[in-house]
Amino acid sequence: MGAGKSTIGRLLSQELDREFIDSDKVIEERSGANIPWIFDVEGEEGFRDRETAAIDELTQLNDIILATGGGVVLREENRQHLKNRGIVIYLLTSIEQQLERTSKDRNRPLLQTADPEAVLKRLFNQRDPLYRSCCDLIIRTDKRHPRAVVQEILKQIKQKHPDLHFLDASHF
Ligand SMILES: Nc1ncnc2c1ncn2[C@@H]1O[C@H](COP(=O)(O)OP(=O)(O)O)[C@@H](O)[C@H]1O
Ligand SMILES: O=C(O)C1=C[C@@H](OP(=O)(O)O)[C@@H](O)[C@H](O)C1
Ligand SMILES: [Mg+2]
Repeated sequence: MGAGKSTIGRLLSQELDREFIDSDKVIEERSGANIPWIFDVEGEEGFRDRETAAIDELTQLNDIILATGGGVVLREENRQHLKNRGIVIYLLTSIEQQLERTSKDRNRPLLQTADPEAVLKRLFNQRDPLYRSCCDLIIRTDKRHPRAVVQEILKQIKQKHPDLHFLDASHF
């Protein structure tokens, strides 16, 4: 949370002229409710079930940039779909930056607690190895402007996948 998935994903999609999809937005549209409501009424597991269904469907689309919610890696099924069907970019960010970036909005139920820093630390310890197990690239996003993060992603993907010709069309 606060790593910049939704922000960077949108910018990357513009750079590559691809459709951008944010799985959290799809979940909200499908359920007709916002994420805090889903967590409140259906619990985290209810949200995760909706997330797994959305990820299975969205990872079958071609030529899109997909931003997920931060907890997507918790389920093995999601990790497999992401890994097998796309290029996965792990945006790695310090807890300090996550806290700063998430402090303004109240849309993240897991952080609506007296000690969001402790929650972010716990989630990082649980999730960091899971992200590492399914990602192609790790990109640090602290103290970097979103546009600089996008350029770094493009540079590293190009190095790693020189066969991906759609990258040649972008301006970097
Ligand atoms: N590299 C960055 N530098 C500064 N602010 C950022 C950066 N990336 C994202 N932000 C800001 O942090 C907040 C959370 O970003 P968001 O894209 O919603 O993260 P995520 O989807 O990973 O939770 C937003 O207000 C966004 O503008
Ligand atoms: O980390 C998480 O478990 C979550 C992250 C959120 O998305 P962002 O990572 O885009 O904030 C959203 O999916 C939900 O609040 C749960
Ligand atoms: Mg997001």
